[in-house]
Amino acid sequence: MSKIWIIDDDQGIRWVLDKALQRVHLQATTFDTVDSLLTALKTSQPHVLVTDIRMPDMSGLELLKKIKHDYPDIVVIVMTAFTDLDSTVEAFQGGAFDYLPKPFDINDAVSLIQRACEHSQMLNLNKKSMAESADIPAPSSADVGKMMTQSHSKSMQEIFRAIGRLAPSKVTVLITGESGSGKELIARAVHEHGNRKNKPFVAINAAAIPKDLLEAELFGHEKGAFTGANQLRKGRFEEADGGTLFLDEIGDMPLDLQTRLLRVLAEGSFYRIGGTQPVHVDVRIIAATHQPLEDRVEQGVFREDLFHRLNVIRLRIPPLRERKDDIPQLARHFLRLSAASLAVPVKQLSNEVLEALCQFDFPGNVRQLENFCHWLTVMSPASLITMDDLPPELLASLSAKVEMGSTTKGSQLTHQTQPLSYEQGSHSVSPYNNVGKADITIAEQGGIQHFPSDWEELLRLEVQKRLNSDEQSIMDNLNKIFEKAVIETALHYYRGRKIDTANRLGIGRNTVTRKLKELDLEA
Ligand SMILES: Nc1ncnc2c1ncn2[C@@H]1O[C@H](COP(=O)(O)OP(=O)(O)OP(=O)(O)O)[C@@H](O)[C@H]1O
Repeated sequence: MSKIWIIDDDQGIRWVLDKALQRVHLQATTFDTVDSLLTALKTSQPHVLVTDIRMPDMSGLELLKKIKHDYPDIVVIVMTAFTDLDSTVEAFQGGAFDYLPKPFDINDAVSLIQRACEHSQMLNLNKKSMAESADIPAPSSADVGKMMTQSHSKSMQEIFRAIGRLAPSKVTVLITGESGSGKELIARAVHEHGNRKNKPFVAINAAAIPKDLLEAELFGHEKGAFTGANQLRKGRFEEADGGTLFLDEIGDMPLDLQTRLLRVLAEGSFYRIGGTQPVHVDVRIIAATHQPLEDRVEQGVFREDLFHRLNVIRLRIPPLRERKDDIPQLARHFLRLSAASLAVPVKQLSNEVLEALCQFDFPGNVRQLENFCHWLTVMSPASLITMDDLPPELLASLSAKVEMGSTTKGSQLTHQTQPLSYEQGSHSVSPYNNVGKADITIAEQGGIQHFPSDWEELLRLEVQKRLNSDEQSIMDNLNKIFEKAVIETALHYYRGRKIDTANRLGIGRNTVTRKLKELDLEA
């Protein structure tokens, strides 16, 4: 049974709480001075401590600080005056599990203490997994953007081995994998493990730079080469001389530049824009793409000869859903990084949450897991992250899986899962990141980024899922689903009255009739 200690110099409060806890078969030990409590702590510790904030011999916040320092596992609830925002905030910052505003409703107080007891039990249950994470050395700012070099997945271990073999040579490497799976990190690892590690690693993303600027970015320009070219500027090829040039999203490179690139790769030299002298460089090329380059070649948008030139050694980075064994370790790594970047204590995941994360498909791959962890570090109130803390879109996705019968742990998840409703739009902060890189900046800026409301998130998830499959005409397919949902719901609302439905939706009555037919809806 959980050991509960209560300290308050007000005898009435001690008595009321003690009696109320007895009614729910919980036993409390009460103290009237901090001194007596500190003496008792030397011989035994409670699971949960409820402390008043104002006491004659020491303030509750000071006591909280001392307890969190000497006995970090004790779950502390601080009783504060109702209006005292400052001390409430301070209590949270000092590591309190929660606060109890005075005067309190006794039932609320009891249920909060019960929650604290459950939390303490979970902390103990999770000690094992916490011990595992303690083996990982504490991260520093240098670890941000660094790859975890341990993996339980066979395919990742293969990749690590390949990096070891490839790194010392100058051989061109093509890295494929879904967005956010870690292609750039692998490219950096190849560079850092080779003999070019003290030379520059220069990355350029062909999809992120406008077509017209890409050529100058890659090859630089001479002074006066075009309007605005006031001085000579070196391109990325020259910057990377002696080192590695990482050509990200190579599949998006325009055809004319592909031709130029091919020539540079063959000759090892190029001309700056407007230049007449060839520039010789010694650059190792690593290219990456999330698109199947063979298909791009077949579509005539990627040069076959360039493809063969790049495809000397290919590394396929598996999506996170194919290496779910890595999720716990990666999650701990990101929670540690987030905590370090926000200067807050590291949060732990309950076993249930870990299990839930392992069931999620992560269309945004490792980047999405990274953002989830950052979001959880900012948003979850206690040091142990439980199912209640998970963002609604993750719960919604898990519950959808349960409904589809794709998991056997259904009952466990469904009772935790909130149905998706428009009120949840008030969760204006979301960790969902499908492909956009901008989200990585969250940690660097130390702020919280605002994302669209939940149904939009789910829509993005759906789009990502379809993109990951072979589905074509996605826009058309989704439009049909969208129209069907809107018209069907409105018709239902107006009990099948087409005129009201059309008026309310702002479309013509004939359109409603036509759509009913087209979309196979019942009139
Ligand atoms: N093994 C790993 N260990 C630690 N962090 C990782 C790992 N793999 C990926 N990440 C992190 O996930 C995020 C995405 O990684 P990265 O940018 O390398 O992916 P990518 O496949 O190049 O994505 P994109 O195709 O969108 O450019 C980064 O913040 C990266 O630090």
